[in-house]
Amino acid sequence: MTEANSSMSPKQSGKRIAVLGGGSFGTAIANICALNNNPTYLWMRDAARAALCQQVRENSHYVPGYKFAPSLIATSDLRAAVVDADIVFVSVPSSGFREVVRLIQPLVRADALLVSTTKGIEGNGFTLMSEILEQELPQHPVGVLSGPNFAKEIVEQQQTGTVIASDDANLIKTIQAVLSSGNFRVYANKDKRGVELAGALKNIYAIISGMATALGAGSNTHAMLITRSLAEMSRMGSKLGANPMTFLGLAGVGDLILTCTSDLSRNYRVGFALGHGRALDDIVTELGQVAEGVNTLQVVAQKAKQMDVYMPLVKGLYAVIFNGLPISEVAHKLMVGEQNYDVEFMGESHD
Ligand SMILES: NC(=O)C1=CN([C@@H]2O[C@H](COP(=O)(O)OP(=O)(O)OC[C@H]3O[C@@H](n4cnc5c(N)ncnc54)[C@H](OP(=O)(O)O)[C@@H]3O)[C@@H](O)[C@H]2O)C=CC1
Ligand SMILES: O=C(CO)COP(=O)(O)O
Repeated sequence: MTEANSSMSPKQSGKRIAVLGGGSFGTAIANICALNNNPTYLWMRDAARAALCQQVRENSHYVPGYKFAPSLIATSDLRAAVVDADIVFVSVPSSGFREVVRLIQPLVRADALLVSTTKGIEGNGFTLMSEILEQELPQHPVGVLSGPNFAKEIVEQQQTGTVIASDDANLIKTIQAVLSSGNFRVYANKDKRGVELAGALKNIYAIISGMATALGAGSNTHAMLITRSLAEMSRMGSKLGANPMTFLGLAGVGDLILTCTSDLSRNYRVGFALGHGRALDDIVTELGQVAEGVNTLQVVAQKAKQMDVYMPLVKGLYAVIFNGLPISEVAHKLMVGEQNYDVEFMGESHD
């Protein structure tokens, strides 16, 4: 008997789901689908870990203590996970996203819906995860899921909401049906680009916020930082073709507030440790989980320079992390820098 069809078989109701990536978030999303009685495979690359998860009915490495719903099967057999899936969620970090998507090219059903839950950007060409899906698996409907969604709180079944963004109305409806519950609300947005950029960009500002906390910043400072972060990310988003209003939703301001104010955020924790003078490599190794903001910072700093977009917070953080500038010097420069409009995108009302 293979690992995929042993011990527990999914209930024959709902949509057939594959979630690719057996880390914190993949596990959380897979468990939501399974709790809603959708037969769900959680694929992870490590065969021994998949077998263990399947046996003990939890992902003890990434989210210890939370039991899998009966309809969830952990497997390292990619074919078994994907071949009959109506919906494939891709939940691996951006660094491995394209590689995994290429692996499913020959396996995935022609009509399968594809959804990225990854909050990062591929450096080579500034490619968003939805664009990777569209490049590698053209013809499939593609969506992006993003919002204030700590995996740890989702598996604890604490209430929250998220956003599903797509051009495809059927995909939006289907994902809302598969994921919605008394604990999880799923809002719709047609602005895929905006939702995806919001999820990726906020990680940079979570690092800055963690750093500010480490340096003893007060509540006024935090409030200003978060608000100016929102201004900066929506400025960049609109230059890249997103609707700036999207940044006012759950995927924007919702996730920004979450990760800039909680040490459950790995990016915030990276910033906090940097603020205490720790070396980036040591922090990342110790974390043992992905903090996308470090890579996103490099990719976005380069793009902002190329496109001449004013992003003083990104520029400042880059100078601290990659050019070794003292944080105090950068913070001073930020305070005496250009003072422009409070709220952008108000058109002529400013003049
Ligand atoms: N955790 C959270 O609260 C949230 C995370 N996200 C986003 O989800 C994405 C994934 O994050 P998260 O689950 O937290 O990350 P984790 O660090 O918890 O887990 C990453 C998972 O991806 C797997 N993986 C990494 N590279 C590859 C690859 N090349 N091929 C196959 N599998 C791979 C890892 O496998 P292995 O264990 O074998 O290394 C591991 O199972 C990120 O973009 C993150 O921003 C979004 C919302 C919330
Ligand atoms: O995006 C997240 C919650 O919405 C998780 O943030 P971190 O990756 O910083 O932990």
